[in-house]
Amino acid sequence: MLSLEQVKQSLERAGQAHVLQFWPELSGLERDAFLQDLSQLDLQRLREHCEGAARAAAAPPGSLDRHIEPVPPESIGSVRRSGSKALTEWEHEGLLQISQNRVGVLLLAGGQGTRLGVQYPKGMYNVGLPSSKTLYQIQAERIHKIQQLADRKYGSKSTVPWYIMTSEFTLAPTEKFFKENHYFGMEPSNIVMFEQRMIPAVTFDGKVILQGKGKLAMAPDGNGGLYQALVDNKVLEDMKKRGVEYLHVYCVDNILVKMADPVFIGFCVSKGADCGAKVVEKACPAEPVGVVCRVRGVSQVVEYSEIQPETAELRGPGGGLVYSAGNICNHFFTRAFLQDVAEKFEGQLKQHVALKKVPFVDSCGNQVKPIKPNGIKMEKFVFDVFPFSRNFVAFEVVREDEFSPLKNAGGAATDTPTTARASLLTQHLRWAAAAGATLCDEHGNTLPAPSASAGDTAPAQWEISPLVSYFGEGLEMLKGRTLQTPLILDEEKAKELRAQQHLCEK
Ligand SMILES: CC(=O)N[C@H]1[C@@H](OP(=O)(O)OP(=O)(O)OC[C@H]2O[C@@H](n3ccc(=O)[nH]c3=O)[C@H](O)[C@@H]2O)O[C@H](CO)[C@@H](O)[C@@H]1O
Repeated sequence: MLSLEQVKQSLERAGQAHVLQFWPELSGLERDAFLQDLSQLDLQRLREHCEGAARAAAAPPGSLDRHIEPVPPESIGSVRRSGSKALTEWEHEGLLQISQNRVGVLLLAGGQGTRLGVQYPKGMYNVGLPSSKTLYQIQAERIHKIQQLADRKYGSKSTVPWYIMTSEFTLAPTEKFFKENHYFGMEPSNIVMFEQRMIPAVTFDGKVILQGKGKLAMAPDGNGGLYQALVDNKVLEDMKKRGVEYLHVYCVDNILVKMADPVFIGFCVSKGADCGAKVVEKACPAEPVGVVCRVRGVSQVVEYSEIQPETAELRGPGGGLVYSAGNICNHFFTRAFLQDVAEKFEGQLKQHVALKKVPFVDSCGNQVKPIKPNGIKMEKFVFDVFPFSRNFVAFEVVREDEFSPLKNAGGAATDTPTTARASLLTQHLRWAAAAGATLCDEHGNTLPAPSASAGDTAPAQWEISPLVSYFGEGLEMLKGRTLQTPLILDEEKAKELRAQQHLCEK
C-alpha cells in the first residue's frame, strides 16, 4: 500500500487533488480502506485516462457507417445452409478436440446486469423453470454433458475447464453461490474464477467522480477487459498447462447457449480460424445486438449503440436487412491468437464511451442521485480484437435453437425472464416431438405441436435436464410415448423410461 503522501502527489500530478477533499472527515478505518483503493489505481495513467475520457465524450460521435459494408453471405458459415454431412463432420471434429482436452469455455460474468435490475450476478437468476435451475446451473450441466458426449464417442475422460471472468461486483457472490451449490457436481479445480479490472468514472470535465467521501465511483472496464484480465491472472498460462488450444467465450445471459458447441468448434477448427463469432439473423432493425460486418474491408462487429438507425434499417433487393448478421456474443479464439493479443494488441483496443448517471457526493458533501447523465464510463468490447485476426470466420446459427438472452426485467417487450423460459421450454417440446413423443396437459388433452418462435408463453411445463440431452440427442426412450405434463425429464426419469423400453423390447 502506498503512503498518503505518495498518493497525494500522484493525484496532484494527475490533476485529481479533489479526490482527497473529504480526507479530514474520514474515520481511521475509512482512511485505510480508501488508501488501499487508491493504491490499487493505475496512478501513472490516471491523467491520461481522465483527459482521454473527457475528450472522447466531447468529440462528436465518429460514425463508422460511411465505411461499413455487409459480410457477403457466402463467406458466413451457416447451420441452415449446410448439409447434414458437413454438420456431422464439424460436430465430430469438435467432439474430438473436446475428448483430447483441447477445448475450454470462458464465461463473461463481470457485468452489473443493470437492465435486469437485480443486485446479484445474472448467472444466479432463476427464470422460473419447472426445475428452478439458475443460469449458472444450466451452464454447468451443459459442460458436464458435452464432456460425456465426447467421452462416449472417443472413449476418453475429458475435461472442459470453465473460466469465469468476474468483477469486483460479481466475484464474491459468484464464488459463494458455487460453493453453496457444491460446484454443481464439477471438480472445483476445473472452475477458474478471476477478476477483471475496474476503472474510475469521470465527469465531463475530466475529474474522477467521488461516489462517497472516501470512495471513488468505479466500474468494470467492459467485457473487452478480458484480455488484460487474462494477463493479470495468468489465465493463458493455465490454459497452456492444461493443453487447452481453443476457447469458447460467451456471455452469461443467453439461456440457450451451447457451451463448447462441438459444431461451432469443429467448424472454426476445420476452417483454420483463429477467431470466430456466432451470429443469428437480426429480428428487426432496432434489435439491440451488434452486427458482424466489414469496416474498411476488415471484419468486425459494430455495436448496436454505434450504428446509425438509417444504416440498421437498410434493406437489400430481397427485402431482408443488409446488416442482418446479429452478434450473439459467442466467440471462438485459439490460445495462440489470445497470446498475440496479450503481447501485441491489448494496448490498441478501442475505448468506447458510455454516458451514465453516476451517483456522487457534491463539494459540500451531499449525496446526489443525478437525473441525467453526469459521468463517463470507458469500456472495451470483447469483439474489438477481431480486426487483429488472420482468419476470422462467422457462423450463422438458428435463433430458436441458440439465442434467447435475459436482458430486461419482467414487463419489458423482449428478452425477459418470461421470454427466456418460454424459449427453453419450447425447444424441449420440439425435441420431444422430434423424438416421437406426444405430450398432453394435466387433463389428458394433447398439446399442439410447438411453433418455431416461442413468444412469451411457455407451451407446457415440460423440461429436459441438460444432463439428459445437450442438443436433442439421446431421447430415443421417448419414442411412441404419451407423456403427461408437468414433467421434468431428469436423469432418474430418463433411466426409468429407458428401463421400461428395454422390458417392452424383450
Ligand atoms: C460489447 C458486447 O459484447 N456487446 C454484445 C452484448 O451486448 P449487451 O449490451 O447485451 O452486453 P452486456 O452488457 O449484457 O454484456 C455482455 C456480457 O459481458 C459481460 N461483461 C460486461 C461488462 C463488463 O465489464 N464485464 C463483463 O464481463 C456481461 O456480464 C455479459 O455476460 O451481447 C449482445 C448479445 O446478447 C451482442 O449483440 C452485443 O454485441
